[in-house]
Amino acid sequence: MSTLKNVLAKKIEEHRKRTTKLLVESGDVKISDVTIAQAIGGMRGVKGLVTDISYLDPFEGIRFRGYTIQEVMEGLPKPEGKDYPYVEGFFYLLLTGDIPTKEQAEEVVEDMKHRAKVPEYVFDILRAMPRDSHPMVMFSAAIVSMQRESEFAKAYNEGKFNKYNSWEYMYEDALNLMARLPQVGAFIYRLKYKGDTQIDPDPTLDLGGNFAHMMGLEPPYDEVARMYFILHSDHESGNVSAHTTHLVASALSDAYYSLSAGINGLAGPLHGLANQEVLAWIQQFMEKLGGQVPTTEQLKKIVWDTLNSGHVIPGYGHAVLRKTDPRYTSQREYCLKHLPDYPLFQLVSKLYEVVPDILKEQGKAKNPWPNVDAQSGVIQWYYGLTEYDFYTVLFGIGRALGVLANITWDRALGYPIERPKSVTTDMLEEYAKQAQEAKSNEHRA
Ligand SMILES: CC(=O)SCCNC(=O)CCNC(=O)[C@H](O)C(C)(C)COP(=O)(O)OP(=O)(O)OC[C@H]1O[C@@H](n2cnc3c(N)ncnc32)[C@H](O)[C@@H]1OP(=O)(O)O
Ligand SMILES: O=C([O-])CC(=O)C(=O)O
Repeated sequence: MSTLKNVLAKKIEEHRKRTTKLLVESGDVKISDVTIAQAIGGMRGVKGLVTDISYLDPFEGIRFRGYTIQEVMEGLPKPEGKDYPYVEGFFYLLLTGDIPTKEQAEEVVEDMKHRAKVPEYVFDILRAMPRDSHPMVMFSAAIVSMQRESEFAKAYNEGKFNKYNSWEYMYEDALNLMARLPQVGAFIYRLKYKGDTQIDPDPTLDLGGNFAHMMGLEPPYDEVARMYFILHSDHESGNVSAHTTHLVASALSDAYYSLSAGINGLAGPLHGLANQEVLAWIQQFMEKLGGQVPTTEQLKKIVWDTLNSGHVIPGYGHAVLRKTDPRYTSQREYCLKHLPDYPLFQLVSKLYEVVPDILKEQGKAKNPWPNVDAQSGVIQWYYGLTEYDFYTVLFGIGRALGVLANITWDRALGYPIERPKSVTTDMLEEYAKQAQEAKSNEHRA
């Protein structure tokens, strides 16, 4: 057994006791109430999910296994001479909660190399699809097409499944999938935009380095890949991609079905696709201005025009965050260090100066500050990845780290099928009436 699997097995054994104790001794303790506004309004703020992989504080932002972004970037082992950590070591952290040693991280690097071979039929399927299919359609289709490789489904069909061992099959699927996604992504990129001139993987490289290599992007893009995948990995459990993956997995669907479903959710413009939308929006108004960088006054007008035409400002606002997203700040710091004078970065910075005040003045968005998507496209563009409809695939590779770690733990802790209760509008009206009557009686008494 690998060190990672061994450590994980011990952690699971210990954690199961905590979950059982909570259920047995404190199962009826209330952690949330649900209002009519929450039931209609996308369950915002309802505490109804459990995960230990990451936690999102509205003001501080994300912590992965208790570590801030800075602590992760500084504390995890890195390839020789590189500034950003091994993605594989970060996956070790997400799965176990422990910062791996360099040896432990490199063991995962080697393990994943042995799992990285993408079946040939995946390439045939992708080549058979219309070339103008969105890259996220191709990515999701490629993932679900590999379902026949699932160790979990195989074990289930052979009657080997039980609540104690099922995480091990999920773990195998999670590692196999994670190892293959970079090549699937790079293949889609080169199929769509580089005339299907494919670049073979380099078995000497780590996941981030190999992805850059297969994309045909020179260093330091390998560093960008490591940074990007880590930053986009997880954002607790309630976001659309994580929640969808968890929900589908709760029916005992395997990792391939579950991740493909989560990726479909990530493809929505209010979620992961917003990073594509940011670049599309910027390109659109730059074209209208004949390529001239807008002045602050022009930019204010563009933002207001966008709002007045009923559109959202992509890359701004958030369902949970109430401050600038630290993933935005982290990428901004990268830009300040590596591309401070780049015109597109300066434009994105100018948007940061202009948009929050306008959103505050408009008074609708609960969070006027930028999220991760406002900043990520600039860096990609700078390194030559200008095909912005591909950006959400990058996000998807990163997001897989978090959601695959989550569903491995879902199986380990035996979480049941997810099935919240719905009510009808008639029932809501009845609840509202009863509440009104109770209030009037209270007033009279
Ligand atoms: C990786 C990620 O998924 S990060 C999010 C990526 N998405 C985007 O950047 C798209 C732009 N942002 C948004 O649409 C929203 O802020 C979301 C989807 C992220 C969050 O949605 P919610 O939690 O419903 O936001 P909130 O409660 O603040 O919405 C209240 C109102 O403000 C509006 N609003 C919120 N953000 C924005 C924005 N960036 N621009 C304009 N209006 C906005 C909402 O559309 C809503 O309007 P309505 O009352 O007319 O329906
Ligand atoms: O948390 C959310 O709702 C959206 C988000 O930023 C993410 O999933 O990364």
